[in-house]
Formats: sequence, C-alpha cells, structure tokens
Amino acid sequence: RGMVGGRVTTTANEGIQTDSTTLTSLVSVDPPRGTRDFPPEDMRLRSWLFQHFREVSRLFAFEEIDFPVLESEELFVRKAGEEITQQLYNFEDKGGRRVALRPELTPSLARLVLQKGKSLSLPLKWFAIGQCWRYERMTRGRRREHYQWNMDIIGISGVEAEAELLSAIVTFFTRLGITASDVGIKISNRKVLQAVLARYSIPDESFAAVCVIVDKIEKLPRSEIENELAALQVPSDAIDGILQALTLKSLDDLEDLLGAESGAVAELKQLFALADGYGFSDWLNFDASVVRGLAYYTGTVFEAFDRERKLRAICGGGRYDQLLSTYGGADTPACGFGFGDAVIIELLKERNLMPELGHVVDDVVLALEDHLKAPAAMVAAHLRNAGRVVDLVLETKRLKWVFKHTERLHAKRLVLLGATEWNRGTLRVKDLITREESDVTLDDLLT
Ligand SMILES: Nc1ccc(Br)nc1
Repeated sequence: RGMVGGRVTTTANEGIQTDSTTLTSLVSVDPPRGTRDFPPEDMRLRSWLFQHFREVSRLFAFEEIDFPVLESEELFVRKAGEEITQQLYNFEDKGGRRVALRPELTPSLARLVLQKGKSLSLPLKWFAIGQCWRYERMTRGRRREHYQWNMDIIGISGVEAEAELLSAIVTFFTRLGITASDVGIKISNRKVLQAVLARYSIPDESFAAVCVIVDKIEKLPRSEIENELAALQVPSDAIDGILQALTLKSLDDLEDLLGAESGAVAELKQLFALADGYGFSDWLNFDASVVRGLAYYTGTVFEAFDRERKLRAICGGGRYDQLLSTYGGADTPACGFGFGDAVIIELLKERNLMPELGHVVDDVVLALEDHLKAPAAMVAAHLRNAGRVVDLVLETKRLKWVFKHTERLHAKRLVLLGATEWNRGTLRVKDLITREESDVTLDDLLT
C-alpha cells in the first residue's frame, strides 16, 4: 500500500497500522526512465492517432489482434547482431523463466499463427497496436517504450500483399493531411543484396547479419561498416560490390547490374505497376540503399521518410517469408509493417498538421440545493441516454465556481435545478454559446 506521509507497519494479528509521525519522502512522481505518462491532453492525441490506425485497418478489412507485452525471451533471440535484440528488455521471472518485454510485434504474430496452425484460413489480414520496449543505456536519452501499429498479410507470396500494405500507409498519411510532397516511401528488395552476395560466394548463413550491418551504412563511417563486414568473412571486393549496388537509383540500373532475369527486378517492377493502379506511385522511390535493420526480411523492404530529411524513418516494413521456420514451424509467406507513435507526431508538428482536440462536454448539470441532487442525477441520466456528454457537478458549488467550470470544459449548456423552477416542472438553462437563458421542461432539453 503506497502510503504517502506515513510508515506502514504490521504487527502480528494487529493488521495494518500507520505511524503518521514518520515522514516518508514523496515517491517519485515521474514515470520510469524512458517511459511516458499520458495525461488527458496527451491521451486525446494518442487516441486520435490510434483511431486513424484502426479506421484505416478497418477500411482494408484487417482484423485486430493482440498478445501479451511480456513474451518468452526465446521469441526474440536472434544471432544477426540487430540493435533490437541487443537492447532486449529481458529478465528472469520468479518462476525462473526467461522472459522479455516485446521489442516488436511480428514475433508474437508469428507465434499466434503457429499456435492457430491449420485452423486458420489464409490469407490472414491482421493488425495490432501495441507498446514495444527496449532497454537502452540512457546515455542517449532515448525513449524505452513506444506504441506501434502493425499490419500484416500472411499467406500471399506475390507483391500484391506489399502493394496493399503500402496503400494502407498512404491512406493513413492522406487522412492526416500529409501528401507525397511531405513524405516519400523508399522501396527496395533484399534479393538485390542476395544476388550481389551470391556473386562473391558469400554463404547464405551470413545474409541476415550482412543486411543488419548494411542497414547501418548511413549511420556509421564506411570503415566501421567494412570492419563489421570483414568480421563476417565478407572480402573487401565484395564490400565494394555491395556498396556499389546500394547506390543504384533506378530499376533500369538495377536490371543492368542483375540482368533481365532478376527476381528482384521483376518483383519491383510489378510492385510499381500495382502502385500505379492504386494511384500512389508518386509516393514511391526505388532506393537500393533501403535494407531495414531486422534480420528476418527476405524480399521487399520499404520505409517512409520525410522529404525534408529532418526526421528518422516514420514507418517501415517488408516481406519475411522465412520467419515461421525460425520458430520451428512451416514457412508461410508473410509481409507487414510497423508504424511508431513518435516520429509521426514530430512530422505533424513540423507540417503544422496537429489536430485540436478539446475535452468535449455538451451539458453541465447542477443541483442548486442538496435536496435536488437526485432530480439532477435523473436529468443527467436522461441527457446521457440521449447521447449527450454530461458533466454532473457532484458537490454543492457556488454559481461563480460553476461558470468558471463551464468555461474550462467549453461546455455548450448549463442546466440548473432550482427549487422554484423544479416545483413547477422546469429547469433553468443557459446556452453558453448564445448566452441566452430560459426555463424549459426536461423534454424541451432534448429538442
Ligand atoms: N524496438 C523498439 C522498442 C522501443 C522503442 Br522506444 N524503439 C524501438
């Protein structure tokens, strides 16, 4: 029991007592380092954002799923050197089990697909919004939790699935007033890197780890990238080949490098053709430097960026056709994206697109005398049953306080129960927009 200002003591058979003479210093009122509270104003913005996540998912006929924020650690143990696994928020629980706060949602989705197995009819179109965690040394002062919206399509091997996901992302941006001149989506395919590595006979086993290193190419000096690749026995001529491939900026150049038979070229061409059909081509750029930092991507990869290049990636995703077999299951084609709740807000602020979200109250109801509290409750219930948002004043208050209160709430009406009016079956109503006052019956209140 978090007693504040008193020490809680228990003695045998005497229950809990407090010794109020022992002053306890105030508990920390801030949330744990790297985490956020959501007081009403912040929660209204978060709910607004999540409402758009949900509405877009609904429009695309995706079904919502959810799973525990706590998972078995083994779900996230991967050997590819990803930052996400190096910053796992993991611990041993009181049962001696190795568990972790999930750093992403995709492994949980894969677990659920494997759990449901044959009972599922493919394709699955599932979405989730969930809090994800990382334990990062606070030296960088970054957050340790964020909320992610994920949409995933399981069971479709063609890039039609990626096109659908990209369309959902564009639909979301458009709803918020963001256009293709604000945001672009870089598209590439890990089969490009796979083809290049094959030319240097780099073993498939190194593929994921190479991708994780190459993803850092714009964040680390080239020498660091070369050292990390060399540690994977990637010879320096291969490194040159990789880095050269990553600078390609057109599908024609890609075709020149990989040949007309390249699977990557075919998939990318088909994806751009589908984007034309949806009408969001102007959002897309082929950019071979996009690799993404998750080990399990196998094909298409993409990320949305702000064209002013002030912010980190807004969202990202890709195809992960071999994730299920890493958990011992049968592989099923899959692709999806993750969309965090932080960068998008920074973008909206940058573009002056932040919504104005007030606490909306229709009616404030007040009993002017104690014996009218039950009738006031009846009036409030009546108005609420009709769908009006009612703030029922729960204590006897002076009118001066009530007027201030209605201003704070930006209420539309003040409904007063006074003895004289109530005895003749009326209520005193003040329209807080027009300032008009009138005596009305209960039924009049709802006309
Ligand atoms: N994966 C992950 C988790 C939490 C935050 Br904040 N960022 C990334």
